[in-house]
Amino acid sequence: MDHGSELLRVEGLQQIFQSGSKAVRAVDDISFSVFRGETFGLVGESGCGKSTTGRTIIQLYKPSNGKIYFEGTDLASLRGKKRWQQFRRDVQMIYQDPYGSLNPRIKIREIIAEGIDVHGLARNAKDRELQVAGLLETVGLNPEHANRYSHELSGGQRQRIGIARALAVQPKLIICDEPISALDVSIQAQIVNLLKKLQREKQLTYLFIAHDLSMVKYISNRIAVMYQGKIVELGEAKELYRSPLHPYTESLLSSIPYPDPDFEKHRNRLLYKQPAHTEESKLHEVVPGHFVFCAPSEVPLYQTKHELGATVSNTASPFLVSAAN
Ligand SMILES: Nc1ncnc2c1ncn2[C@@H]1O[C@H](COP(=O)(O)OP(=O)(O)OP(=O)(O)O)[C@@H](O)[C@H]1O
Repeated sequence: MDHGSELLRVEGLQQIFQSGSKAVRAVDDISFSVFRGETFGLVGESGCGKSTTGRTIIQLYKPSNGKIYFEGTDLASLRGKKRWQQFRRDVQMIYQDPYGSLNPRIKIREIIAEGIDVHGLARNAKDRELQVAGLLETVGLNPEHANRYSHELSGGQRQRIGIARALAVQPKLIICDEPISALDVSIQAQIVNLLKKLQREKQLTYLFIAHDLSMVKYISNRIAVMYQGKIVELGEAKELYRSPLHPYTESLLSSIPYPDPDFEKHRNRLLYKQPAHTEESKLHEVVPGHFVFCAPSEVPLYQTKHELGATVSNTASPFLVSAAN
């Protein structure tokens, strides 16, 4: 893919939470860029630090270490109410839980118009109403939904409201934090298709956070795989799926159900156990644009690829420790 210019850059980001006497390294020195017009997928299993990364980018948390650049500006150096307000407009978030993220006490109209009001984007009440109606249509609902409450809508419709609310302020970047995980599979595809359509029409950029690799593959141009707070592999989506270089990526791919019962019955699941990385472990560019987290001496091992579903004894990778059906 021919990427646009860099919109977001995350550099050496670290987020450490204090949990009692223990320090939890939720995000542990990660770096990546998101380019205009692309969908950058951030995937990994629960607890790997994906949501914390998204929340730190929108500044819900102050980073423990590292830098976040938006349109080339280091957010730590962003000064003035106006510039912060612009940042809060430019970067929007769509949440995982369409049930919990919409205020049940106010009508959909007010939920969608919140950002329009905060940022003074409507000339008058009529213009505000027209904008709300237009946004509802954009996300596949009708203007009549403005008079309803969120509990009167289905999960998919609620997620559409979440998308309309984000679109209302014409953002440059939307952080989609597991936007489909709480939905039925058939609805998931509809929401992903809607996001893709909106991206084409409005030149949107997405940071798409998910644990469901099959949908991430479908929507993302590039993907970073997170494991225990670190990015262990980063590359073009197609390449990463065709030939994953990091064993953790392979184990994630092996857990995607394949729509063939016979294949499923005989396939092996790969489980990943983290090796003891040395101090020098870091992202290495193994092929152009494709990075893998490992110590320098381990790099050649990753170049031994094997077919998905192969038994462990067939693999040369030392980190695929067991197989289970
Ligand atoms: N505010 C917090 N205080 C303490 N620990 C936290 C906090 N937020 C997250 N964590 C911990 O940080 C780690 C990463 O959490 P995070 O929610 O970012 O993971 P995730 O990959 O998004 O998982 P999930 O999909 O389940 O939300 C977890 O161990 C979590 O318990």
